[in-house]
Amino acid sequence: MACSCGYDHGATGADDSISVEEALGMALSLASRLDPETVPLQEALGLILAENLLAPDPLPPYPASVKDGYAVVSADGPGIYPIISEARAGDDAKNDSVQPGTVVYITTGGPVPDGADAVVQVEDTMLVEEGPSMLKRVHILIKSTKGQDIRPVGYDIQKGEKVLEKGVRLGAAEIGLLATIGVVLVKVFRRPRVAIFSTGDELVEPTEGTLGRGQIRDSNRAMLIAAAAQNQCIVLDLGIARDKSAELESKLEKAMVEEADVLISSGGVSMGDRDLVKPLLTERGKVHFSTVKMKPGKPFTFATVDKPLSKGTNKSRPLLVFGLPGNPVSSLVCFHLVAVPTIQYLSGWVNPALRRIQTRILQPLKLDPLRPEYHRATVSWTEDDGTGHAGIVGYGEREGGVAPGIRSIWWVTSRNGGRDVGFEKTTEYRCNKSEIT
Ligand SMILES: Nc1nc2c(c(=O)[nH]1)N[C@H]1C(S)=C(S)[C@@H](COP(=O)(O)OP(=O)(O)OC[C@H]3O[C@@H](n4cnc5c(N)ncnc54)[C@H](O)[C@@H]3O)O[C@H]1N2
Ligand code: MOO
Repeated sequence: MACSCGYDHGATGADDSISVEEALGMALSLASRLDPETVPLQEALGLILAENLLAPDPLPPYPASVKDGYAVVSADGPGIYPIISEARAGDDAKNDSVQPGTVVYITTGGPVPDGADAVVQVEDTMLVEEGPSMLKRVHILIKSTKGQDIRPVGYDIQKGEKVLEKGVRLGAAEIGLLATIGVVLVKVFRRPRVAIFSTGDELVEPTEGTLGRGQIRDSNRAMLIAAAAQNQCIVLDLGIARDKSAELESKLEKAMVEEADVLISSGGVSMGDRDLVKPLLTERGKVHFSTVKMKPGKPFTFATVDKPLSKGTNKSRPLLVFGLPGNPVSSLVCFHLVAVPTIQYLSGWVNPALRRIQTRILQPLKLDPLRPEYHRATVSWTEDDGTGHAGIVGYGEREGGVAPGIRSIWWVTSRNGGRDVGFEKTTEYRCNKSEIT
């Protein structure tokens, strides 16, 4: 059954498909972490920290007031005291020390002056009216305790403390912490370079106003570019390849020249005589799997292709190639379930995995007895969905096509003929699994 391209498209009578877990394990085992690089703080969002970071100084660096009020000597107790100075946040110019029998006006975050050992909030005081020439005085109405409303030096962060650990994903809170400890250049694992192209004689650019007979607009490329960008990748858009070996080959070459870490194609992986992706990958590299037990996504293909050594290095990572099926839903499901965790691994994630949640569906689904199914779904939170306890409710949808507003993909497993089902859900970024036993 060899085709004119030399590849035997029809030879797979036996079921040599592997499970999604095996497919992911295989891809992860062939991926290796990318080298760290140093980037400005504001470019580090979403990336993985590649070093431990210690605090160079304590926070707060001085004893700081928690309240707007008066710095006092706690032993003085309630009474009327002269206000000898002010200690405002950012302005400690006077730095007067508080003697017993005196107080200093202080604002939130202001440095507590020497001699004071407590702060009494404004609400527990009353200003005493005086003539213009006299020092202002305040009536302290309560007895304070030592240390009251004072954050001592290092209360939040001790000097030398490990503030962030290698492997942490940098979100907004972590960026704030880095700024706090004065880190403006941060060592992170570099973003994967992901080259993406579509295959198919029927494809035209989305800009095409009028479609000819047999033509469709290339939606997969825009979708996969967006999905890769959501996963912090540097995306290289390689356009559309016609169903010709030479065109596919030139995309592969381009990915190499552009030093891509990952190459993603969609279409051309099934059994047709113009499905030329697998033959090319077989010729140029090693195909690790080409049939996965999943629905949709069966002809999902993964290969590695050796790259030439780049200048000055003696190690080379192979190009990881994901040949996604052309059906838009299949390509997105395969991308999420296997390519995303692999990209996460390259990017330094300690535990590359999609998050899992447990949910219930609103209606029964009849499931394929052999292949785990993946459905588009929306998920909503209901306080009481009629089952007697609060929970998340998913809604399974069945057919393909690019789902408008696709938010999630669910892995559906069945334990009793399709009536009770569990899900594995991928949001745009994550995957979630639960099983009902
Ligand atoms: N004899 C068999 N035929 C097929 C099998 C099989 O096992 N034996 N598997 C089917 C399954 S499952 C899938 S999925 C598809 C995947 O095939 P390909 O990866 O070769 O994809 P194409 O044939 O190129 O396209 C399939 C479908 O998707 C549309 N498409 C393709 N690319 C795009 C794009 N960039 N944007 C939008 N839509 C796209 C294409 O027009 C086709 O309609 O094979 C089955 N066949
Ligand atoms: O399994 Mo295909 O991937 O039917 O759509």
